[in-house]
Amino acid sequence: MQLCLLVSVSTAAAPLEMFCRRSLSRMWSLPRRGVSSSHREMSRWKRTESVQTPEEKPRILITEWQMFPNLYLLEVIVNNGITWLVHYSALLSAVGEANVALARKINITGLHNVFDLSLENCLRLFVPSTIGAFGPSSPRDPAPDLCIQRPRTIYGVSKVHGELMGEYLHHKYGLDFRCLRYPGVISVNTTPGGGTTDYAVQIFHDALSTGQHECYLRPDTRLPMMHISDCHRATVEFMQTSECQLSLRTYNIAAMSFTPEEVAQEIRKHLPHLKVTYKTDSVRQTIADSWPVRFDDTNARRDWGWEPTFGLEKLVTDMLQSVRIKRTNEGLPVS
Ligand SMILES: NC(=O)c1ccc[n+]([C@@H]2O[C@H](COP(=O)([O-])OP(=O)(O)OC[C@H]3O[C@@H](n4cnc5c(N)ncnc54)[C@H](O)[C@@H]3O)[C@@H](O)[C@H]2O)c1
Ligand SMILES: C[C@@H](O)[C@H](N)C(=O)O
Repeated sequence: MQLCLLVSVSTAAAPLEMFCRRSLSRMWSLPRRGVSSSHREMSRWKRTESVQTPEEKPRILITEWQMFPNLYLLEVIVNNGITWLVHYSALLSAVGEANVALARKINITGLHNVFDLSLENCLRLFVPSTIGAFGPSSPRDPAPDLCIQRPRTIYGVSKVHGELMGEYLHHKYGLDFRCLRYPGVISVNTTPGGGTTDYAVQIFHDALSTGQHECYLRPDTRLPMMHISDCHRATVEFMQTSECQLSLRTYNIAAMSFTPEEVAQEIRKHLPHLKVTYKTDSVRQTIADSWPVRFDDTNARRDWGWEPTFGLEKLVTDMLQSVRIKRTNEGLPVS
């Protein structure tokens, strides 16, 4: 097991900060927002175990790897007074289809380890879900929080399983389980990890290096997307929300939806030479065609004030600037 990180997180007047080396959680530098003591008071989960004062700091463990040897993790949790687990480990949609057995192990067995740890140690638990938790029989435009979910990937099946198990454990044992369904997340720091939305990251790197991008999806494939900083902020704000405000345990969050052609057009406003060709990959196209084209995040907006700050125009400007800086710092050519 590799432990991605241990973070001490402050409460009340201080910022909630998490740092991690890789993945979605790689760089968390989070907005300041006080954590009220009320969520602690409202939590059946913690209230039964111990009374925590507002001065005490939530301490967050972010997992990137699992198959935890139980003793060692337990040690980490106890010795560091961990109060929250944020569980990010997963094989994404396309790579999961290429290795179903491994995806099952990581995404389902690994998650069960995390549920057990959370229950045994009275930890609060955040697990991300995804647009991939929906399937061809779900309403696609927009997909609401509660509807038919019959995904056709092992990734989607494992995520629905996680949503349902978490909610079950919440209702049965009071586990403070929280889950956000992320759109495709776009970040300069994350190397595409085998997802169906990877093109939306790769296109920026290609635009600034060769000026050419070969897209594996059709030009008109519309999917929900989100800038990494909105994703991080949503996660933190959701974790900080008082339990009494939550009418659900699993929420959609949305920011924008675009097609490959639309993002390419927006990039061309900065880099007119960008050339995009299309060579459809049938596995990823089939997956994309089964996912929502838009997310309905009305409940997140109403219950805990979710609001994105990045639309397509701002996302493209930010990504081009960030990729340019990253390539320059790495000594790579920038066109
Ligand atoms: N990136 C997105 O667009 C997106 C969208 C929706 C939800 N999510 C969710 O966010 C989480 C992180 O996604 P990401 O984009 O950072 O993915 P990623 O592929 O970059 O990282 C996934 C994590 O899983 C771990 N992992 C990979 N292979 C493993 C293995 N063999 N054994 C154990 N652990 C392994 C990795 O260490 C990594 O930390 C996942 O749960 C994913 O479902 C991501
Ligand atoms: C959408 C998300 O879950 C991931 N980026 C994937 O494409 O698999």
